[in-house]
Amino acid sequence: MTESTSDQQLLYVNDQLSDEEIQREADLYGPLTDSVRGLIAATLQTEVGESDVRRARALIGEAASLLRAKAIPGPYGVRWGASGRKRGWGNAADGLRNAVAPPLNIRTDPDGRARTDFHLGPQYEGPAGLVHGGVSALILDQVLGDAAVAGGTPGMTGTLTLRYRRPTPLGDLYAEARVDRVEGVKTIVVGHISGSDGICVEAEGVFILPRWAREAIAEQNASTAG
Ligand SMILES: CCCCCCCC/C=C\CCCCCCCC(=O)SCCNC(=O)CCNC(=O)[C@H](O)C(C)(C)COP(=O)(O)OP(=O)(O)OC[C@H]1O[C@@H](n2cnc3c(N)ncnc32)[C@H](O)[C@@H]1OP(=O)(O)O
Repeated sequence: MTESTSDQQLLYVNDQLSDEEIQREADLYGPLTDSVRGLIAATLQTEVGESDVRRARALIGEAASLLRAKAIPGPYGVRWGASGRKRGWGNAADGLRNAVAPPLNIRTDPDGRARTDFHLGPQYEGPAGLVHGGVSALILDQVLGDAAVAGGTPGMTGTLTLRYRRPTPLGDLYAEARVDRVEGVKTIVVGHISGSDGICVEAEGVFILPRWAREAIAEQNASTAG
């Protein structure tokens, strides 16, 4: 096992938090994240005078120092609580504590489907008034990945293929995905993003459970059987 693989593994943590504690954290940090999202859009759209921009900078600096006074040193990782509830709260596409995430609120079905109604504001712009193609890829990676998880065959993205069929407008959008087939350790998932005029981006993803995870699961199964 390489060092990077073991580092990766260390960031999957079962911290035994109860559902109540998790909910309390969600109620505290979710609104903080929303406030920062509002700040990102305001930073982009403001036209106030120079002194107000300077004052805002000072206030933001003060808020950042306040939050930094006690903080985890690196990435959030993926954590599980006592009941098995999973928190990928640092996730760039849908992390509850990540203000860069749109957010997505993905709903899943156990037959390997995922879907989300979401909104992309001005901070996700690429071409004028349109969604940045990399942002569409981010969203489809997550929605397709979640469909693979929902279907019971999770994995890391091995290959993600996109077809940008028509420009994706900023604003209210919809994305969905479904597991198309499972071939050995590979789960092939298809999906798309659509706007009011129909499908804008189509995607196919190959999701593969990394070797270290396959080995950990095989070990776990062997010890349960023995
Ligand atoms: C106990 C705890 C369990 C935790 C489980 C954690 C898993 C995640 C779960 C939940 C995620 C939730 C949702 C996420 C959404 C967002 C996803 C992302 O953004 S992921 C970041 C971007 N992706 C990467 O950074 C991958 C980097 N690449 C790798 O880590 C490896 O290359 C990996 C895992 C993709 C494959 O490595 P190998 O060592 O497992 O592969 P080999 O054993 O050589 O091959 C197995 C099969 O896969 C094919 N394969 C290998 N690489 C492929 C590739 N890149 N594309 C397509 N096929 C590939 C091979 O041809 C082989 O196929 P044949 O069985 O022979 O048919």
